[in-house]
Amino acid sequence: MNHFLSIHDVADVHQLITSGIIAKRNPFSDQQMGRNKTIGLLFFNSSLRTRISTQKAAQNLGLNVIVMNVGQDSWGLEMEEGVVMNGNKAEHVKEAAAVIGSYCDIIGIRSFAELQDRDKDYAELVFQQFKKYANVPIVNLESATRHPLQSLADCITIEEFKVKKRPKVVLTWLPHFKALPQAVANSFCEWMNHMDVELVVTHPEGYDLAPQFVGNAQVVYDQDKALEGADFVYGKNWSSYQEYGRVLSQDPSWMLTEAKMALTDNGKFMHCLPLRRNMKVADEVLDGPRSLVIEQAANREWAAQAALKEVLLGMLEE
Ligand SMILES: NCCC[C@H](NC(=O)CCC(=O)O)C(=O)O
Ligand SMILES: NC(=O)OP(=O)(O)O
Repeated sequence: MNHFLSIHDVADVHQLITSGIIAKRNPFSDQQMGRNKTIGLLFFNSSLRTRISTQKAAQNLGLNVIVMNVGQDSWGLEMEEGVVMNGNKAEHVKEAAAVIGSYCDIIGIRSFAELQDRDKDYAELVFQQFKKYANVPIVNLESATRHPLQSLADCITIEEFKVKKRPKVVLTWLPHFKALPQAVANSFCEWMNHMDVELVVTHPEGYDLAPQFVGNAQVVYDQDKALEGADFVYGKNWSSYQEYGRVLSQDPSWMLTEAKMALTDNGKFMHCLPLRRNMKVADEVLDGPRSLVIEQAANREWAAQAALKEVLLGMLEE
């Protein structure tokens, strides 16, 4: 694997999931692999899990790690080509990416959707520019449209906790007052489409995700109906894709409660975190035995380790 920007960079998804499960059992067996190599983790947005789990995974592989909050610790970066830089961005990505690429063997980047201009967000300019100018492998730590390290951790978690050969997995929209990106939901669908699961996506009308991510999933606008018989309930809020970036509903009846979870087949609850309690999900679900959110977050380390190992192996082949 050269870059890790999406599932399309992965040669064998099942092998990658297995690699994560093996790393969890024996975290330090590949400590020599990253020796004398450096990974830079660049954050344009906040993070708790991705920042710490990726750093830890890199260290398990023997990599040196540098973490930077772009724009706070560094200069603001201009991404557009050919513009007069008379605004608040002091440095162009052409120089910045090339310079960071000269210090680092791998660069991880987090850059969320701005939710103003759909075409711009879905073109993933920040990633395209770093890919073009850094000259080293780029790892997606959540982009405008995808969060593959999260989705890989989700796959590992479902593999660990499934009790049926082909579980029913329901991705449900949850209410939130803020406009959030579609990245986690998009990516989850994309990866679940590669798994042996029955995938159902449920949300109010107007919240349909881009068709290229929904793939073969069944879309149901009635949440109660969708939850019937579910083995895993994956919650997430996202803003509208059609009316791009808009909050069309905050309907509290979409919040997950124990009464909702009772419709499932003893279903487990998953969420990428962070999440706002009693807005999206009731305390009773999060504090009860159904919740897998902590196990799921812990698996972020093994997902990152599996992905970084593939990137390092790809570098050896060159
Ligand atoms: N990396 C996990 C999710 C990050 C982001 N959530 C957020 O921004 C939540 C913010 C809040 O609830 O105020 C998202 O939805 O893509
Ligand atoms: N799930 C996730 O990516 O968490 P952070 O935003 O805290 O990294």
